[in-house]
Amino acid sequence: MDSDHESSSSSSFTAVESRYSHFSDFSSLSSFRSSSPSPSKPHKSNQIEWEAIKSLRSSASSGIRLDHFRLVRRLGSGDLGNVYLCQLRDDPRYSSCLYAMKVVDREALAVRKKLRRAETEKEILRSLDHPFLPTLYAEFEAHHYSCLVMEFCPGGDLYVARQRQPERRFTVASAKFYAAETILALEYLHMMGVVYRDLKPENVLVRDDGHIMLSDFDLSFKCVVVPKLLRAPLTVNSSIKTTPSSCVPPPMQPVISCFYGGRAGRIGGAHKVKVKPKLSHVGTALAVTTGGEANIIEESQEVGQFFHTELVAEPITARSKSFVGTHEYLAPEVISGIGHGGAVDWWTLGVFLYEMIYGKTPFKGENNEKTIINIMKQQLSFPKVEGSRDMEELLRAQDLISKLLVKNPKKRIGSLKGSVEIKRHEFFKGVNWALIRSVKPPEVPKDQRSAVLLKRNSKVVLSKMSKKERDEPFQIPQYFDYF
Ligand SMILES: Nc1ncnc2c1ncn2[C@@H]1O[C@H](COP(=O)(O)OP(=O)(O)OP(=O)(O)O)[C@@H](O)[C@H]1O
Repeated sequence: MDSDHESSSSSSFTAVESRYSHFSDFSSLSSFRSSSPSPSKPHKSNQIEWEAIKSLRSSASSGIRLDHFRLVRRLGSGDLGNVYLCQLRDDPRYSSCLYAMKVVDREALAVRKKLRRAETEKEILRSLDHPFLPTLYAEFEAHHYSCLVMEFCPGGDLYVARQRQPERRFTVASAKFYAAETILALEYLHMMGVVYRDLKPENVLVRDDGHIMLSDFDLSFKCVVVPKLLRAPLTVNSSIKTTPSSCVPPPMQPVISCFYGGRAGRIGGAHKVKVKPKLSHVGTALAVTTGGEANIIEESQEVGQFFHTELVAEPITARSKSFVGTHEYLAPEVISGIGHGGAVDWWTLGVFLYEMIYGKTPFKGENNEKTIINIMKQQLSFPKVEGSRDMEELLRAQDLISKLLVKNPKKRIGSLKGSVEIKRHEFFKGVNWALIRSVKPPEVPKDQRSAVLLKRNSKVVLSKMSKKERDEPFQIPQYFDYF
């Protein structure tokens, strides 16, 4: 959607207004200060690809360079640059390691006034450490090119995967799986103060294990997230009232989030935590779940009165006025230009789920203009699906989609508490959010990795790479057929 890109190029990252002050205890949620990829990526610590990069980093005295890699073939290209499949050149121990390298021509982007977008994407990538988001292994400059080395996803994207399905749509169960993993990725981004803004099947890549990786952050915007404590009187177990200091399990077991590391406070033992209703106090007292919330049982000053307290870290009032996105996925508030925040991602989640289940987007018109009018004015409707075996599931999915595709962002599900509201919807009943990484995905790419390695029309048949090939000097510009 070029017009969007153009219209956003000069303003998209200047129009971001943050109405927040910064809470020191939560500054890590939005920290983009690092100028190089974080040396620790805990969820990748056992991975050979990460080990290979660490080994290279320790042996390369002048840092990681382009000539440490062999570019194999182009995986794809986008508005900002090209993405190449690559592998490390010299170390046979790591010859099986494949990476995706995004190469951005900084000079060309500067002319097109898109450098800022590339910078923002890089900053966001640096900060990520989540199973469903890309890991940035290394970054370096080569002449006027900026190179980002990331995880390689051999399974293609969900748009292509959908075309392979009967009637070009996923079963409701498959759509639920992909939506659930996508929600976890979005929730982490929101906690990090990133509004993604570009959810669509094309941007959801499939890893070699069949799990997803959300890619492409050049339309995202950053803001500061201010966590909020939401309290509601507790109406559960009467034993809580009689034994307030005993180990009472909270409604949901807190899980320490990947990005919180060792800083999280302990609440798993004595589950009754006294928290003064003061946000700055909360940062050191709570663990945050990967669900973007912490459930605490809190005792008020009046003895016997308990509250269920949720910590919500969602960019609720962050605002951008940029007109960015992909037409069929644009949220009404993006089109109207009134200013938008995290709720746009929940709108796009509704379109995404709809497309996966029905094989088309809900407001598509004959052309972009009609699509936009439909998004603003047309009521949501669902095509009839004859003889669906999973009708009950389908109805639950429809209910969730209807709540996501509410035109008024303030009334949209997720707009108040973020992902936690969506994860509690009936459609996701039974989903084990903490263990979804261990669930068998609907499709696992068939030995794609070796297929890639042996691909005949690749520049190099990697498995048969000769010593001469490995040693041949690297020439930069010829490889980068940019734009
Ligand atoms: N990690 C990866 N593994 C495999 N393929 C990838 C990976 N990252 C990107 N690609 C491929 O490269 C293409 C372009 O990548 P990407 O979307 O990040 O570039 P872009 O310039 O930001 O694009 P856009 O115009 O959508 O903003 C993608 O469509 C995808 O096919």
